Parts: sequence; structure tokens; C-alpha cells
Amino acid sequence: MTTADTALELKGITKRFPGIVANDSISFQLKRGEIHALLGENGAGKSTLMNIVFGLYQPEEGEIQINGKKVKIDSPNKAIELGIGMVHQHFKLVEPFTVTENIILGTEPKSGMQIDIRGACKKVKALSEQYGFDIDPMATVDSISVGMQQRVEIIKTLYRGADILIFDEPTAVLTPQEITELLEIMKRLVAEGKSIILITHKLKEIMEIADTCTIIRRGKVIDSVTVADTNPQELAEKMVGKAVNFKTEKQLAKPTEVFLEAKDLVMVDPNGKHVLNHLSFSLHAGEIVGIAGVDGNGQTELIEALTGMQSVKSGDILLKGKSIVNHTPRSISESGISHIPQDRHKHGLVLDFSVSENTILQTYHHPEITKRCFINVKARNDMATRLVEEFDIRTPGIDTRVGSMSGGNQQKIIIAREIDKDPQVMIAAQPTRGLDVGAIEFVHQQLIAQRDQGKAVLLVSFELDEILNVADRILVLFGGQIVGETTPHTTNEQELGLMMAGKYERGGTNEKE
Ligand SMILES: Nc1ncnc2c1ncn2[C@@H]1O[C@H](COP(=O)(O)OP(=O)(O)OP(=O)(O)O)[C@@H](O)[C@H]1O
Repeated sequence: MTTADTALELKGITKRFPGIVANDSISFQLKRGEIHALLGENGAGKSTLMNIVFGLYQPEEGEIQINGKKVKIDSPNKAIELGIGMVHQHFKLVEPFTVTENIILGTEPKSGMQIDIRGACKKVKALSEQYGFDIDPMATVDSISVGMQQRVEIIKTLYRGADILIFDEPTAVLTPQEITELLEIMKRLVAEGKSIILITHKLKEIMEIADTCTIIRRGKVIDSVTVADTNPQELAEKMVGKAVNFKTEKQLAKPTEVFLEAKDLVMVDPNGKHVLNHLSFSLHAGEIVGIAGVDGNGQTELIEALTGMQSVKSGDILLKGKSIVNHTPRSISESGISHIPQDRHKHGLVLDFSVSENTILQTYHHPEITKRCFINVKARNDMATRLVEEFDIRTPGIDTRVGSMSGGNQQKIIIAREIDKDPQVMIAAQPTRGLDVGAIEFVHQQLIAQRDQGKAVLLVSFELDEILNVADRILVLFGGQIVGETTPHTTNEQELGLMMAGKYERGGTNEKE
């Protein structure tokens, strides 16, 4: 291969953080017009490497070349100038602004003294048509779906002239339909000569769309393989360094008494829309019930109602026969419900707190942790040390700031804390979002272990694979109602997909007219 074929080359990149070598002499080549997947366990060093390429971090050692020329990328502005664009996992958009306003923010085209919005709009429309984004340039960002917001982020990079696009786990926030559309967009981008680096934990996606895959383990490059010559099993083994079991092993469920019951729940949003529409279901001890559905059909509201984060207008929620509806989150938590929230940054962790401080967020007021207004630091640290060990949380220490840890390890802190509470009911919302295959296997085993100990588990997930693999019974949520009930043994992805789109009903608790 000649340098003319190489869009980006990294040579011997090393980056250290206190107590850890995040990137250990990494070399990497991105060919022009290819999709190059970057695969590695949580904390392997993928984001660090990409943050170096985007000018957010400076490496201690190593060299970066773009189009065969050595460059110094000391800021994101410099990266953009060099034709690099980054689509972050957490979008950086101004919600009340329009799509076009967001795209031009910081590089506003001027016509005389005024911003040339019309000209910008035209350019956005042209880009949208060229790559098949199908986006309305004048829509406000808060009125469009998450998938569309991501497209705004992509157009933003193209508008600034990006030739190399970095996608950081782009499908983690998308529904199955949106994922298919995004993969099509990525194919079109490379067909038009762009080069893409794709960070993802989803092997299926790598197999479907990537040309090359570089595997990183504990800061080091393990291998760089042609995707056509490999398979998911081999990729997973290279990533974790041992064989990985994809099929979740579990015995048949033995459900017993009803632990949690939602009765005729109604929740209305500020616009008067019924976001929960007479929703009822029951959850038994010893079973995992999966809630499948396209995002925006009431998942968030259901979780918020069950955990006390939002009040319902009418209906009841019973925990072992006792009403807990509209109780406070603390009271519900204390009565035996654990919650793995879908947005770990908003509702799961305090990013500026340490690992040990985050492990006591639910229990800090308990007498074994707090005595006479003072936190017993030894008790707290002992608990954190135990959880770090039991749940294999990779961190330099229990005093590490959680905000500096990798996404997967942040998630493990929440899971450890919530399981350690020994709940009767576990509500797990997107519990494996952003986790690597090894960690996913671990979380699934934990949920199954909870079930086998006689707990009731509610699993809300956009990943149909996960629902089909882990749940014992599946409820389909559509338009704030349960429109279907089935089991993993008697359904498949196609049938579930139809039910999720509201096109097919099976055994729902809310019969539609
Ligand atoms: N700003 C920082 N300060 C200190 N340590 C950091 C910082 N950023 C990352 N690290 C550490 O560097 C290592 C690599 O983290 P990185 O986020 O690059 O992993 P990753 O492969 O992207 O993981 P994930 O898949 O979970 O997102 C981790 O141990 C992490 O805790």
C-alpha cells in the first residue's frame, strides 16, 4: 500500500494517565474509503486514542500522519482544519436551535453584517440529499428523534469539510430501524470517498459494515484483521484474550408469587398526550420480564413511574400487594426496588465523585455508613473495595474520579451498587448499553442470578438480542400500552419487530379496539 492510500496513520502513540497506560505504543492505519472498526473491552483505550486524533489529548510519545504528512493536532479546531470530524456518543447540540443553526454554530456564513441562514440552509439541504440524510434543515433539534439528532452531528462534520469521520459507539442510542439507516448512510459516506473509524462493541455491526478491524487490549494493539477473513467468535477471543460464550446459559424460570404489579397506569405529558395509556402488567418472583419497544413508546415514563421519578395521573403500583404509587424515589428504593437507569450520567452516577462515593449513593444515610452526620469512610471504602473486586471494575483505585473512567466501568459501578442492595425487584433499563461482550455476558449472568435467587427482574432494552436471550417472558410496549405478550421460545425478531411497530398484536393486556 502506498501512502496515497492512507488517510490517517498513527505511529507508536503512547498516552499515560495516573496509574495507567491508556495507549501503549499504538500503531494504526486508516485506508482511504474504508470503514475501520476499533474493537476493545471497556477501558481498553479506544476513546483515548480517538481523543488524541481529535486533538483533545496530547500523546506523550508517537506521531500522527494525515495523507502521508506528519501533523500536530493540538486542538479540536486543528483536527477539523485537517479534515477530521468526530460524532460523539453524547451529542453536543443546542436543543432550541434549528438543525441549520446547530450545524453552522461557530462557522456562521455571513452576508454583509448578517448571518446567511438561507445560504446555509441550502448547503445543509444539499448535503442531506447527497448522503440520504432526509432531514428538515429548519426543524428545531428538540423536536426531532435521537436518530435525526445524530444525523445533525454527522452533517456538522461534513459541513466543516471532514474527510475522516470518527464515530464513537454511534448505534448505542439508536433503535433497530435507525441502526439500519445509519449503516446505509455510512456506506454512502465511504462510497463518496470519506474514511471512517467506527468504535463499537457490536460484533454484528463490524461483520456487516467494516472492512478492517483493529483490536486493542489493555492499551495495546493485538491485531488488525480484514473483516471478510474473520468471524465474531475470533474477534471476541482476540478482544478478551479467551473464548467467549455468546449464548446466555440459563435454566427454565420458576416464577412464583407476584412481586410487582402495575394496574391501569395513566401518565400524561405537558402537551396532554397519554404517554402511559392504561398500562397494566405483573412481574413474578423468579422471572425476568423483558419490555421490548421502539424508543419513545413509554419506556422512560414506565421506568420513572415504577421508580418514583415521575408521578402518574391514575392507576396503582403494588409491591408485594402494598401500594407504592407516587412514593418518593428513596422510599421506593428502600422498600426493595433497585434501578439500573438508562442514562448513567444523568441518573446513575455523580461523575465528579470517586468510585467509593458513588457506591454509597443509595445507602449513604444508612447507620452503617453514616453516624451522627459523619460518613464512616472506612466502611464506605471497605464496601467500594469489595464491589470493585466482586464486579471486576477496572479502575486505578477506589478514589478515582468516576468521570475519568471508561463508560463500561462506570456502568459496572451502578450494577454493583444496585445488586449489592439485595433488592426484591430489579429494574434494569438498557443495562448493557456501551458494554463489551465480556461485560455483557457478566451483566446477563448477574440478572439471571438475581432471578434464580427468587428476585423479580424487569429488563427494558432496545436490543432484541438481549431481550430474546435473557428474558423469560416478553411484553411489547407501543403507544404507552402493552400491546403484546410472548416468550423467547415462541417468537422471533421479525414478529417482535412487527409488534413493536404496532402492526401486530399477541396476547396483550390492553386490547385495542
Ligand atoms: N481523563 C482521564 N483521566 C484519567 N484516566 C483516564 C482518562 N480518560 C481515560 N482514562 C483511563 O484510560 C483507560 C482507557 O479508557 P478509554 O475511555 O479510552 O477506554 P475505552 O476503550 O474507550 O472504553 P469504553 O469501551 O468503556 O468506552 C481507562 O482505564 C480509563 O479509566
